[in-house]
Amino acid sequence: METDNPMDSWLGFFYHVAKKRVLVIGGGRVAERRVKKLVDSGAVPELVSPNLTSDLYRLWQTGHIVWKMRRFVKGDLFSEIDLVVIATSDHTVNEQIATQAKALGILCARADDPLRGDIVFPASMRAGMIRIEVSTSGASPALSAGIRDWLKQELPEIIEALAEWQRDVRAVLLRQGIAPGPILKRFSSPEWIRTVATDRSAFEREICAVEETYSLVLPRPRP
Ligand SMILES: C[C@@]1(CC(=O)O)C2=NC(=C\c3[nH]c(c(CCC(=O)O)c3CC(=O)O)Cc3[nH]c(c(CC(=O)O)c3CCC(=O)O)/C=C3\N/C(=C\2)[C@@H](CCC(=O)O)[C@]3(C)CC(=O)O)/[C@H]1CCC(=O)O
Ligand SMILES: NC(=O)c1ccc[n+]([C@@H]2O[C@H](COP(=O)([O-])OP(=O)(O)OC[C@H]3O[C@@H](n4cnc5c(N)ncnc54)[C@H](O)[C@@H]3O)[C@@H](O)[C@H]2O)c1
Repeated sequence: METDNPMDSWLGFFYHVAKKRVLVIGGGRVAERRVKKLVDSGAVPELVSPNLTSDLYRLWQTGHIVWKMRRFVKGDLFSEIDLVVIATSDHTVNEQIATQAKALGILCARADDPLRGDIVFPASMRAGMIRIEVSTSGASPALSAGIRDWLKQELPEIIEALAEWQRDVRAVLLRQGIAPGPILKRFSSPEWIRTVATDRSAFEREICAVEETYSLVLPRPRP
């Protein structure tokens, strides 16, 4: 189906960056945002740029990134690199790096022309084990960030404990050979999340009901 959404043919993923060799080219504001996300997820990116923002400089001083203080040279890109984040202010250089990355089969994120790259960076948030990534398909990065902030405010406090508790319950059920899906669904609907957000005792009652139905003993959520 033809639509006017350029990202209809894009699919969201989680990418294990901590295990990847990541090269960032450019040391300005856009590089800084991306590097912070990469570092937050455990990557130690290598960065090539004649200068750095003050936050990037601090990340270099504290050993979170490796910095080559110079302009990009062709030899910076080689096939062992998994992902290149192109964020220089020079469109010709960006174009050249993107072409080289493609020839080497390296995944590429392009700040100056995002949809000609392979990945884009969404607006991100974490609440314990919960990860939310928001995109407006490039329509408005500001709105993506606004939606992210709104979700952050709206999520009830109990949500992190609920996720951790479900992880523990799921492990117990799998160990006992019981399919976790139907049970975990009872504790996952929007109505249920709204209920436990304000009435914690409903949680205990529902756990007891499940324990009785399935003759089980389940863990309890943390207080
Ligand atoms: C969400 C966030 C994540 C992040 O970057 O980490 C993000 N941009 C953020 C901020 C931000 N972006 C821009 C400004 C300057 C505004 C100003 O000051 O005027 C600021 C604010 C600032 O710089 O502070 C401008 C801008 N952005 C893009 C272009 C090029 C273009 O559209 O072609 C231009 C220049 C043209 C323009 O101005 O529009 C493109 C993209 N930006 C995306 C993500 C991807 C789409 C996300 C989606 O699908 O919704 C996409 C498509 C691709 C990509 O970049 O991978 C982050 C939110 C902050 C946060 O998370 O807190
Ligand atoms: N995707 C986005 O969210 C977004 C937002 C704003 C701008 N942009 C685009 O991203 C580009 C970068 O934006 P910015 O605000 O970070 O710019 P900036 O000017 O703050 O930073 C550019 C950085 O690139 C470095 N650089 C320039 N030539 C280089 C080279 N040959 N090799 C290595 N490093 C080099 C500069 O020294 C500087 O550190 C902009 O030109 C624009 O096209 C994208």
